[in-house]
Amino acid sequence: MRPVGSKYLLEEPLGRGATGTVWRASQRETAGAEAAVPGQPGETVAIKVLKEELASDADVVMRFLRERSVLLMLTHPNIVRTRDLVVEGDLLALVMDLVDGPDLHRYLRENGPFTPVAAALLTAQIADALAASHAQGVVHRDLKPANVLLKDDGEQLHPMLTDFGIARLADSPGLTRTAEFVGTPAYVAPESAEGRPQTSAVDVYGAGILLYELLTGRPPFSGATSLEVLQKHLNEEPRRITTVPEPLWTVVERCLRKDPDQRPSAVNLATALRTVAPGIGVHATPAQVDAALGVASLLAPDPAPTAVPGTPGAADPTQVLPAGGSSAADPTQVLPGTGADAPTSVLPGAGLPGSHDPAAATNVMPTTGGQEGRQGPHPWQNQLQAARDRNEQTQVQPVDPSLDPLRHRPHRQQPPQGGRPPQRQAPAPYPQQYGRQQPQQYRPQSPPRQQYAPPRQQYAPQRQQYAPPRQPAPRPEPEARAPRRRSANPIHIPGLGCLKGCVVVIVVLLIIGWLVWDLTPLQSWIHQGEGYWSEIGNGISSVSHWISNLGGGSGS
Ligand SMILES: Nc1ncnc2c1ncn2[C@@H]1O[C@H](COP(=O)(O)OP(=O)(O)OP(=O)(O)O)[C@@H](O)[C@H]1O
Repeated sequence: MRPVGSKYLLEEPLGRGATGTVWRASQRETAGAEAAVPGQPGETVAIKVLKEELASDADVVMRFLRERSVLLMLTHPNIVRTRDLVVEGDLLALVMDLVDGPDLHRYLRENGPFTPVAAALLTAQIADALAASHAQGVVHRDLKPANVLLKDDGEQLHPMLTDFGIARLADSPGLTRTAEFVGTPAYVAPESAEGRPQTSAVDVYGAGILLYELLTGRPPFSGATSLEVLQKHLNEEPRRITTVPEPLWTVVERCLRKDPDQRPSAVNLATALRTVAPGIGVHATPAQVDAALGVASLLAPDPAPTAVPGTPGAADPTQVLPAGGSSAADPTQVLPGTGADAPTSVLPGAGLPGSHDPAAATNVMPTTGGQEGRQGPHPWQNQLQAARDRNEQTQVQPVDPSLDPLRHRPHRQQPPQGGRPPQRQAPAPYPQQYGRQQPQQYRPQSPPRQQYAPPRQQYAPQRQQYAPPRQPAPRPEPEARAPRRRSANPIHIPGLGCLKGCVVVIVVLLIIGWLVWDLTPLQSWIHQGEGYWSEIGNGISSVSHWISNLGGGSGS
């Protein structure tokens, strides 16, 4: 068992989240006057010990202390009460009432979706809690089923919203520069995803997602990566669930409007849900059905949403601290190496990593009118931009056919001198915009090829656009072949070339023959040849004569 301050003892972990671990704990002594609930020795409580990463951030510690009064003031039947805040060395902890029962996330997983009536009534209670906190100037910003605890009061499950203020603590300028944003993509409002100013409308959006999940068992937007989910929050409409009664769907749809100014206030949401619930039940009277069908008129947009401190136009409720009440002897007040009375005055003293001058420290807090304390864009903005950039690279872009390698017939290229392949041109830069871009229609054009040269630099990247099927690339006309050169004779006579050759050969042979006859001893050879042939003929006739004589002699 580990002590937390001098008043509490951690017993066993109940669960672990992104911002810390929740423990079952017991009270050792009655807490000091600064605690909202002093408690009794032996009482069981729940203590959320914030992650070291948060606890060691001076901005977070300061905010933790400054928000003490707001968090401790927040009391409502549907809000888990924060009893005390403990700062001790590098430890930050929230002491809460222990809620005996599962959280809504676990309950949904184990029991499946709610009936429409039950979903409406449960969400109405969440809306009550939100309305109470918004009235106090506190926006939850991390509404999700895991932050709704279901207190088992014997007869029914009583929903209680927890983790107020944690998202704001975790959204420290120092942390957001280095770490992932603390939050849950499936429940994030479009304006939060884009790093735009946030108001209480983000909680109404969260309530809409939660209601959708109660009805269907899963949130409306999911994806393989956080960025994919965020993109859907920004660009996609939730899929209509046919089993959800029309009036209830109207409520869901209004809460999930992309434009925060079109979402109802938490008060109106609670009223609307309580009007819808009886009208969609099996025992609904005609009047109840009519009232439910007219629910749209109850969902008027919030005329004065509560701004989230640190975003433009926001008043920071944590700036107003109740005076005094601190005791140096109380461990929840004492910071290492300080010894001063007021927690906010001792904060930037020695012993805290990143601690600095108190005056300077208060300057880094986000204040009304902007995000002066934050340097550089929100990490989600960077991630979203990166995702957009990736998409932009895969957009269908019109390409000059003369530059499109897919449209060329293969041909060999002579490597330039040095034998290196030609270098690719660097891609044109994208417009650096964070805001949502107006979709632009891609119109395939087919001007004459010579004139078609879309300047790539001017091409505005498009979001999720219909990519027209690629037309088969028009092949370039083959170059006209030069006509083969033929004879100068304009009249084409078949075989003339061959005849001319033959005549030339005959003439040449005749000349050669005449020269040989006249200039060589051919003639005398022929005369001699005649004698030779006659000699042979004589020889043959004498032989035949002799043979015939032989035959005649033997016969006589
Ligand atoms: N007051 C409480 N009483 C009883 N159990 C609690 C209480 N608060 C939280 N728990 C339990 O501790 C678990 C973890 O709580 P935690 O708020 O850290 O989780 P999370 O909401 O998922 O995380 P995070 O909000 O930091 O992302 C809860 O799911 C719940 O079961």
